[in-house]
Amino acid sequence: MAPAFEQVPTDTETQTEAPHNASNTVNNDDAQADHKSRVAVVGSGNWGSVAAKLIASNTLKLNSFHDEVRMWVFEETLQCGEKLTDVINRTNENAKYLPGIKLGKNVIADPDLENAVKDANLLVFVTPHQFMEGICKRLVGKVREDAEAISLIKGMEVKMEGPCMISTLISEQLGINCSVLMGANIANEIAVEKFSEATVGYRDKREIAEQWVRLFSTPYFIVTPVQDVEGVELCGTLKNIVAIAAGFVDGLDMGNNTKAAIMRIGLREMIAFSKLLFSSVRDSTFFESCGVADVITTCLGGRNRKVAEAFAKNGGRRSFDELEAEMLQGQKLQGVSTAREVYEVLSHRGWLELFPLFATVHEICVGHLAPSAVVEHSETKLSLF
Ligand SMILES: NC(=O)c1ccc[n+]([C@@H]2O[C@H](COP(=O)([O-])OP(=O)(O)OC[C@H]3O[C@@H](n4cnc5c(N)ncnc54)[C@H](O)[C@@H]3O)[C@@H](O)[C@H]2O)c1
Ligand SMILES: O=P(O)(O)OC[C@H](O)CO
Repeated sequence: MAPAFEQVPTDTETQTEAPHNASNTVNNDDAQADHKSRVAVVGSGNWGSVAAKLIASNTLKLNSFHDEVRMWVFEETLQCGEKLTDVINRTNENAKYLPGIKLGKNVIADPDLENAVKDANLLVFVTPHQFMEGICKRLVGKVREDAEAISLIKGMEVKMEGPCMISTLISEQLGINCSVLMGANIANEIAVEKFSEATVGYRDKREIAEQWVRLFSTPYFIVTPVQDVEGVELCGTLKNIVAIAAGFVDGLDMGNNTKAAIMRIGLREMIAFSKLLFSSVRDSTFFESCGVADVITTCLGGRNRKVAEAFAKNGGRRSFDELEAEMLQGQKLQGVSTAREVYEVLSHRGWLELFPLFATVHEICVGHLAPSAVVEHSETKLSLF
């Protein structure tokens, strides 16, 4: 019988390369150097730092990658007076965004964006989505022509022409192909090597997806490729709106059944919205880690949920910006801006009635409705889909 989904390659299937010191390898790194891939990570927040750690553990083991992983850091001065980049390079820890976790000595923090990417043919983008337009503008003409990109960013932009996924922004601005990696991935849990899964969405070349799978996979981080960039990326993006709704439910002590209902309705709106935007989106994508699994983890343990809970407990009297700054110390929420961006698309296309949960979350975030409206306005009208 044909499998319902693409088969998950096991760790041993995906990591078929000989390790550096295997007896059948030629010990001449310089001679092979030109054929090796160089990785740069653009971003160094909570997930960015964990992604760099995962990648760095693999570039040390796999022959086809240079050991060094260059990580662009948005420079800031810490309370101790030292630059964040200097602290990372001295201690091998990101003291602000991932304290207590060694990244690997082959992770080199670099505050110079152009310098960080100039030699890399594998570019990993992992910043909050609101900064990506500016970052892309700075990188036009500065990346290798043969570079491949992957976006770990959960978010979208809305332009005059309509919605623009972050992978599309990267592809169009930089003229390079861009895959995506999304999943049920609370960074702090992966940092301490708790078992997780993730999904790589790729466009057409399976070998590109396999390269990303090799770069990210570890025995505790299992990565599955699916040929559905838009579906995977929309899952990662839209689940943040559902997480905000789940936080409202928690803040109002509505209980587990209500939260499960919100997750179900949210997933249904995610599927319907994704398919209306891109008819190519596959149903099976929503059963991968990037889909239902991310909805669950984000509604149980994510930052969007946590700050939305505080917002509801305060009856909406303290703004998300204020709560985010106080509770996350520099880390950024994606759900509030994504709710606004999706609301713009819904209004513009006349779809507000079709997506009561998405629309209501935005209206609560901006203070037009009380947090309790999350259930009052979420009766699903999606029978068309
Ligand atoms: N943290 C997680 O558990 C997690 C898991 C999966 C996916 N993601 C996604 O990964 C992306 C990045 O999130 P994160 O958790 O790594 O970041 P974060 O929220 O922990 O950190 C914020 C980052 O933004 C940077 N920054 C602040 N101002 C900036 C500016 N003007 N220009 C550029 N950068 C600036 C900070 O230096 C910091 O690196 C997001 O889309 C998020 O949804 C996060
Ligand atoms: O902490 P959040 O809410 O940004 O969610 C983190 C990840 O996206 C969960 O997969």
